[in-house]
Amino acid sequence: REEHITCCFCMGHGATGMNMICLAEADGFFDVLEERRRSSDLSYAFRTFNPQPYRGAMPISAATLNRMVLESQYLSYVIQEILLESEEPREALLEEASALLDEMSQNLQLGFIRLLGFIMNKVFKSVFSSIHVNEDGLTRLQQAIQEYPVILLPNHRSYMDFLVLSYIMFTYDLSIPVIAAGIPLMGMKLFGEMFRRSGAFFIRRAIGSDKLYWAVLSEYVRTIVRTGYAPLEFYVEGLRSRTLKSLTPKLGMLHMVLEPFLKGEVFDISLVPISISYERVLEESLLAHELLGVPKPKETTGALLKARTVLKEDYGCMHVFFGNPVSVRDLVKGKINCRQYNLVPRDLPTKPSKEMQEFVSGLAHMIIRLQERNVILSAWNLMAVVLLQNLQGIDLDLLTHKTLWLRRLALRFGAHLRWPKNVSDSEVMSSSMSLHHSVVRCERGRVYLVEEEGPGPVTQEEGVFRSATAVLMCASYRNQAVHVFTRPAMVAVAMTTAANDIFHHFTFLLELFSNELVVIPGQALQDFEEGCSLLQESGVIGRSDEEIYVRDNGQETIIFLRAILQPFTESYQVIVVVYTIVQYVSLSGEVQTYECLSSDLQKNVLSALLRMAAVTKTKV
Ligand SMILES: CCCCCCCCCCCCCCCC(=O)SCCNC(=O)CCNC(=O)[C@H](O)C(C)(C)COP(=O)(O)OP(=O)(O)OC[C@H]1O[C@@H](n2cnc3c(N)ncnc32)[C@H](O)[C@@H]1OP(=O)(O)O
Ligand SMILES: O=C(CO)COP(=O)(O)O
Repeated sequence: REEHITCCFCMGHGATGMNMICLAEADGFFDVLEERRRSSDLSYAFRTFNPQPYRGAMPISAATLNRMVLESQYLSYVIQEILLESEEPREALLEEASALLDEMSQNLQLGFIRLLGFIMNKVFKSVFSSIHVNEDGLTRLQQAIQEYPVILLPNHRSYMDFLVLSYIMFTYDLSIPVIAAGIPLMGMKLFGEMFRRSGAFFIRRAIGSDKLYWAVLSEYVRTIVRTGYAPLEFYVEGLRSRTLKSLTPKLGMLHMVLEPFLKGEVFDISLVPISISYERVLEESLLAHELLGVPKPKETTGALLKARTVLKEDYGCMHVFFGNPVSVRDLVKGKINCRQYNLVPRDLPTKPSKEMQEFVSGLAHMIIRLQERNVILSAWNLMAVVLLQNLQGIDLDLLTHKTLWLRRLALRFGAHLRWPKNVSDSEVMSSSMSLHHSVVRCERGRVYLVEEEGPGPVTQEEGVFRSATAVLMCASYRNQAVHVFTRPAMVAVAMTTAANDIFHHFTFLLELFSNELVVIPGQALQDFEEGCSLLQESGVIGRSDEEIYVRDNGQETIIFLRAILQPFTESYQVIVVVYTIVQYVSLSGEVQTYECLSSDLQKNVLSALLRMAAVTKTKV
């Protein structure tokens, strides 16, 4: 079925409407590339760009912005403080601050956006079949940008994320954002400067206790927000998730962007969660290798040029969902006493109170939850769930049957799914498998994971490495969907292991997996209730004042949900055994999951054990 809809964004640029692939369960999207395929790259790059900026914004240049930071009362106050602690003369500190700012600051210029627009237009049309964007989200964003300073908060899965977002903003006449970028990108010959001139500002990775750096960075960020210079984009997860699962959020930038509101410098700030999902991720194999300990290739122009072969492949479609703008003013109401900020002059540094730290942490987690909630899943994500529960291979018919069963369950649990309507289910499956030929193959009606081939005989270690790569690649696509099942799955596991104290066991699982499956701190009861009601509404469990029980026809779902968490529980068990008694025990033959080889999971286990005081950390 093809639908003809009119889109307010395309109307402005010469298109009367567009054909949209109809999505079974996720309508309201349009394909950004559709119109682009009909016009020339050059005319796209030189199109009239006329964004409506934030009403209160002063039109200022990047150089003026830097000067405002250098001349700020805040910076002179911090420099004064440092002078009291160190021997350095004031001039030297000022010079250092100026050099930091030169290193950090963006220098957004429309000419460079056009140049990158030209290049990216070509790249996107070649690698993606479509880039779907939710139309109402874009309309809301357009309004939000005019009303208040806007902070764009996307999830981070690929280098494509920030390129696509600026591309969408340019295409639909929205103010180009300035973007917090990790400093390694700055070092890329030519591209580093191109990124800076396209809005990137560079932040160091480990800032530690460098007081001057923190002062320059935070004043720079606050000045952007306070002046409404441009929408500010940053990745609250801090880096690309190698597992495609959400990462525990970083709090530093969020603290900084909220301050202008807390200090009464702006009336409100809009936070816009953005959910980006890929049918196939460009870095899929690199990410799995990194999880297995292969170092990330350095961000250099040479490496980028070498990697251009990936551009020859098909990566299917991607979705960008602009969530509802969240008003900071509304969020803060009743939670934070802003008067504490009015008691000290605005220009003086304020140490965030415990109450504030908890608020920012809760907010960052809530943003992650909103990103997850609006992620658009594909058939492949569900197929990956089934494939990982059948590592020995599965008949195609059974895979289809189980995926369709899972599709019904996922929809009942509130997932957003892209499932083309005008093709048969078996065609959907087979086109997913051919898109993911690097992960899966079908031989004589049976579907298996693909292991990388390499020259020469395979040693036992190489064999494990290849199998683990295949599993981790497939697992990353399952991970894109795992948030849909997390809470009901934890209820299912808790019901099986602790029939008498289900809630207590549920909170234990929540605590244990709180890095693995990001959860909002202090919301255990709401999470439990959500898990139970999803199961209840789906007819899987029944509930009375005294008990929670599995209904007769609910067993299949409970077994499936337990299996979803199994790779995690099993991996955690294996890692605990390895850390504690590896010298005495041979694990061969006992390991059921390759996922325990993921460095991300191992890090999460250590964090959990530390948090739960099961281990202590000593520096030696
Ligand atoms: C048409 C087509 C166009 C195409 C056009 C293309 C455009 C192309 C543009 C390219 C664009 C690239 C974009 C790439 C995308 C990324 O590179 S993503 C990576 C970079 N971005 C981010 O990381 C943003 C989020 N990160 C954060 O918020 C982090 O907190 C920060 C600010 C980076 C700091 O990182 P961190 O040092 O790891 O910090 P964190 O753990 O938050 O805090 C460390 C400590 O400092 C303390 N601290 C926090 N704030 C402060 C403060 N203000 N003062 C003193 N101490 C503080 C904390 O309390 C904490 O203390 P402890 O709890 O450890 O005791
Ligand atoms: O986020 C980054 C660029 O997108 C840089 O960090 P990672 O390469 O570690 O993800």
